[in-house]
Amino acid sequence: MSDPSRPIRTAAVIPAAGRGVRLGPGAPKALRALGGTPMLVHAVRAMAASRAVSVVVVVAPPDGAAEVRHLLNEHPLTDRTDLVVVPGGETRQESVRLGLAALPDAVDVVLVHDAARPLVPVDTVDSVIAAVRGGAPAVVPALPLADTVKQVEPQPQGTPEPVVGTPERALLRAVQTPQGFDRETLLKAHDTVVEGEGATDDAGLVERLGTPVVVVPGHEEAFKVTRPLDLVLAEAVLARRRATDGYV
Ligand SMILES: Nc1ccn([C@@H]2O[C@H](COP(=O)(O)OP(=O)(O)OP(=O)(O)O)[C@@H](O)[C@H]2O)c(=O)n1
Ligand SMILES: C[C@](O)(CO)[C@H](O)COP(=O)(O)O
Repeated sequence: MSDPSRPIRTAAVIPAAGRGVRLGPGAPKALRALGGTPMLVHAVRAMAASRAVSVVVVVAPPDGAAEVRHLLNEHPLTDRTDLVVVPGGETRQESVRLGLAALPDAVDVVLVHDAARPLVPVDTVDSVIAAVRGGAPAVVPALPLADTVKQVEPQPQGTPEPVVGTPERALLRAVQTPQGFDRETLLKAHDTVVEGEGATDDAGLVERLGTPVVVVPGHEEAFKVTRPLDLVLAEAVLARRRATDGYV
């Protein structure tokens, strides 16, 4: 149990209720092993590695909250971090909303971090928190793109897609997590923007309120494990960390 006199101000919500369809058949993605340890455990540790984070809310698969609680009990955090587990929903947006409902009252800064980004470095987490604490209501870590991006007119599978535009690459950023928010801003965004309006991240909901969102530098190792090749890369990064940094 953590120290009850310690102020609770920054929390991380980790949506982990996805199935991982693009990764292929198997357990829910967050529960699949990375270096012998569930991906979710790495993601929880990555948030708890920040000294600012005092609460982590894990959003488990809808019927898997008890299993996830048990799993996380087997991988305890330090005393400075409280852990809450709640069941998730059918979509990422719904899962995040359910996680936000479990936040303690004293929290004023909220990070939302994909369980599918297990290797985000603590410096990235801390820089997002610092930008929110510095006054930005919504902060996203992001990287410039390596590929050129085309906008297309979608067609049925197998039919070539006509290109309708090429956005200027230098103006684009690939957005990662943790995304950081002033609590009230994020709650308002989730209360206001209805599912299905096309937002694929939490900052996208905030943008729809007309509230400014700013970008801070992301990190290559904060990539999302989405497809099988991502898991190969994640295993390699983890093996290197274990060999050189004493990482567990
Ligand atoms: N109903 C959902 C769907 C997704 N997520 C979480 O949102 C994060 C980003 O989603 P993504 O990488 O797309 O995960 P999946 O939805 O599991 O992947 P897929 O689309 O391949 O099934 C993941 O940590 C995932 O567990 C969630 O909590 N609840
Ligand atoms: C939130 C996110 O990771 C930012 O890049 C991304 O939008 C999640 O998308 P997904 O399709 O739910 O993986």
